[in-house]
Amino acid sequence: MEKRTLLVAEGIDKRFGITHAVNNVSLEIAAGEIRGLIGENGSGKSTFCQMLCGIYSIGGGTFTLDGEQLHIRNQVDANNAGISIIVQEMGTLSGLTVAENIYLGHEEPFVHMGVKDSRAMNREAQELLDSYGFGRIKAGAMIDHYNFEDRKLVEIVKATYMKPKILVIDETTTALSQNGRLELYKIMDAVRADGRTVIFISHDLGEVLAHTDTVSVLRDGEFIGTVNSQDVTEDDLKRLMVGREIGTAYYRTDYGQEIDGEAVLSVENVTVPGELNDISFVLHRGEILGFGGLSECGMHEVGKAIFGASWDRGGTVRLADGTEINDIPTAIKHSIAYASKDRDNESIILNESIRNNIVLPSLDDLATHGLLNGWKLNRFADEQAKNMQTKMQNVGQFVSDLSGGNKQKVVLARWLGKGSDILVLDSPTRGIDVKVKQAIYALMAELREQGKAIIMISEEIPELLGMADRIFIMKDGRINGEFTRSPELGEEDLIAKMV
Ligand SMILES: Nc1ncnc2c1ncn2[C@@H]1O[C@H](COP(=O)(O)OP(=O)(O)OP(=O)(O)O)[C@@H](O)[C@H]1O
Repeated sequence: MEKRTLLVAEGIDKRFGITHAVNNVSLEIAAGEIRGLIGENGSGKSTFCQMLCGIYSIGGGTFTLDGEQLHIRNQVDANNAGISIIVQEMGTLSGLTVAENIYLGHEEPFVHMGVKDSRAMNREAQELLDSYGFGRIKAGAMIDHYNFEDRKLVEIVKATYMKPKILVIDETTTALSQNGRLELYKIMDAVRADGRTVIFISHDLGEVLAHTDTVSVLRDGEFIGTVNSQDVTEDDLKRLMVGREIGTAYYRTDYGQEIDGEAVLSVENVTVPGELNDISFVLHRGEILGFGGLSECGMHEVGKAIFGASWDRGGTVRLADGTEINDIPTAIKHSIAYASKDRDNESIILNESIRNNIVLPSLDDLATHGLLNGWKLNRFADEQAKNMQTKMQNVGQFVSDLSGGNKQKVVLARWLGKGSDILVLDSPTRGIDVKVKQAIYALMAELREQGKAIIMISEEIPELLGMADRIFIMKDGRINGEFTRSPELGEEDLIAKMV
């Protein structure tokens, strides 16, 4: 049976200064369809969806929903028209409770004669959270109390409880661990079964093919086409995104190499209350050490603990020369790099230029007799940003204006430029497109060959299997399994230690 058309986009267009972010895009989406939206970093996916959802004004063209032209001025208008979004970055507001975030802009049912009934709001929000299986999140608690993933779960509730006609999910899965992802896929399937529609943005092409009916491709802001998910392969999608064949090299292909470099870092009996429980391990020169696990397993805290960024940490983190790392300045001074999973809050200064973000940890090295030369800083930042293939106007552009994947490239450019000996990379390829992912993996392999030591914390099991020399799987704040790189090692081996 022919499906009913739900959304028609006609000539949708948006410019930011000289950047033509979305260029005359026309497409249609049916009711009861899960539509993937793919394209390289900066190809216009988020901008297109954010116009639909009232976050950006529409530069040109029209959206028609169920036969009626939309006139959306803001996100509340979009919600009222039946359109919700789970954004790529942090989509909840600090300083508010979980319940206040869920009902933001829709508080009327809880306001009586000008007074908000917080108890009723909390009660209903808790019922919602429980019904989604997220009961461990407390409606009355401040949102700041929760980590990035839990805040995403709150956002999922917020975006879906009103049963929108169109649910946009912008690069959300990389913020979630395996179990969170399964919950999200279930929600997507339920939306489709209900005759409603999902627009699903992801750089994980396997995931896109497995969970969508159709896929639309954008390239440099232009609409390239829509394909049926069952008729295409990942390679077909890559070709459509990039416009040409891209090489097949991806993860490391070497196996059986002994790690014989000396120890560069030892972590002894590290404990962080409620997060880590007596963690000990040694990191070697020329080693990629992977950490994996489910949400709340503690792996993200390991990265913070090594960088001296944990609150109330016990135990020791010691470099080969005996230096103890207990705070961030000491970590940076001794050539430790750290890219956090919570990019916008912990890894980047959004209201600063790309240049200032990249040079930050390298200022001492770039100064001549204590003086900084602007031209030299520009050149350094430009070189590092271009090495990471950052899509930008120039290094003076604010990081807040970059697409999600390009922000991540700036984070990596900063630490790779610093030439750190120990790199702690939490979710390094989060939001990064396939082409640049390939380049990052090649770079990690090269750094390893140069004798650098890398800790890679990742929710992506194939990435752990493909890149790490050793893998630690964490559970309940402890190391629950240790594996050595091997072609025989499979996803199920790691998962068995996670659950
Ligand atoms: N507020 C803004 N000001 C200036 N330029 C912007 C702004 N928002 C986005 N852009 C630019 O528009 C282009 C498209 O960005 P967009 O975020 O839509 O890409 P994307 O396809 O979602 O990328 P990613 O996969 O990295 O999330 C990029 O070149 C980006 O730098």
